[in-house]
Amino acid sequence: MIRSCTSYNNLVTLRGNSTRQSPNAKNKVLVCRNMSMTSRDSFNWANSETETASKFSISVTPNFILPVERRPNLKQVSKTGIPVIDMGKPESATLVDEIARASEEYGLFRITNHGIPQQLCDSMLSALVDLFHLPPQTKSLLVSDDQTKDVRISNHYRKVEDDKDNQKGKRFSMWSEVFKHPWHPTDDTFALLLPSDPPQYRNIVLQYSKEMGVLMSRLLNLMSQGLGLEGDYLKKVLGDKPLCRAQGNFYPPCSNPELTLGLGVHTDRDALTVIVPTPNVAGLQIIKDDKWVAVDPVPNTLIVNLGDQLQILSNGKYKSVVHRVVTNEFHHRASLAMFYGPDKDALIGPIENLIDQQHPPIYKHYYFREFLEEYRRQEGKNRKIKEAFQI
Ligand SMILES: O=C(O)CCC(=O)C(=O)O
Ligand SMILES: [Fe+2]
Repeated sequence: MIRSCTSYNNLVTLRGNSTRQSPNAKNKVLVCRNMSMTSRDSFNWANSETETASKFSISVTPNFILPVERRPNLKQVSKTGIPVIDMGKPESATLVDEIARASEEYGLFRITNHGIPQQLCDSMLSALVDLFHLPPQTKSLLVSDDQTKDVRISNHYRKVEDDKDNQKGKRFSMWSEVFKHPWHPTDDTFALLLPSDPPQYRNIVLQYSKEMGVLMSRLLNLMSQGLGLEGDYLKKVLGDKPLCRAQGNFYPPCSNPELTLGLGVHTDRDALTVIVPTPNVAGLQIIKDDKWVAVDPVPNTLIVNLGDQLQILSNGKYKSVVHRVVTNEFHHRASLAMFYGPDKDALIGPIENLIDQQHPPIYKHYYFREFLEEYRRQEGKNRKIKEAFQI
């Protein structure tokens, strides 16, 4: 069960790094209710009349407070320019080079003129936000921490991994809720699994998925060429039945972003991720040259993020970027990440043409379902899955 916070006595007020019992617990109830879920009592952002810092006050509940060594240290985040690539220009060596360079150096880039109508991106994001604002009774039907369910709202968490202060195994939650579901670029049957509320969600995600399929094929083609391979190489290796998952993320305003994370430090498990985020609200950060760098929002762009499978297939040439999402004191942020992963039966490993004496294979070959098993084994940890397949 996802940790419930219906016991309001658990509320604490945070001042810097210290905690004390709230003198005004009643006013904090909304915060507590909003940030806790059980299968019957889901988050309820809709009840918050305004999203101001005062409304969300200076309270978070104890299990959202990260252990000191996991806090984001926001003063140490730089703003070096993440690449913005114009996909509107005709297919050319320059475009292939730009994408290859960004994939090698950053593992993440933004794209403009990507072909998905801006209005559709906006509608997609607003349908997602509507879903997170559904009345609690409706939303609670979707809440579940059952990992085998394909469609569900849940709350990511991590466990304390060391023995310090007898805390080993204790869970701490991310300051967000996530809505996961399958998607597919051509087979519409996944829509039958989706909730009928909000009413427009199914339709919009169907349209968005078709456009996303085209965009991802194009990106994979350009990335293949960037590795010196035939354009259709990567898509073929990933297989005929790619694992297509979507994850909608909702990060409410948080009174103390120094103590929380919207999503913990991770790399994406699949091959390719394309994200549409709320414009004008920062949150996503990546590691570049061992330093955290903010991926500041640029209107009308999508974010392309390379996942573990592309790092492994390219034998480490392309990077699966390490990233996290920090919270914002004043504004909510939402994002929809569309993941494209291999067929479960696809054989993944460094591509033969990329291996020579100077570039020996770094990873073993495996069936993608074995990678998924390892992913599940590392649930709650700061996952190191690629490492398990390293030679
Ligand atoms: O919210 C974002 O910008 C990133 C989301 C993300 O990293 C994910 O869903 O895996
Ligand atoms: Fe991610």
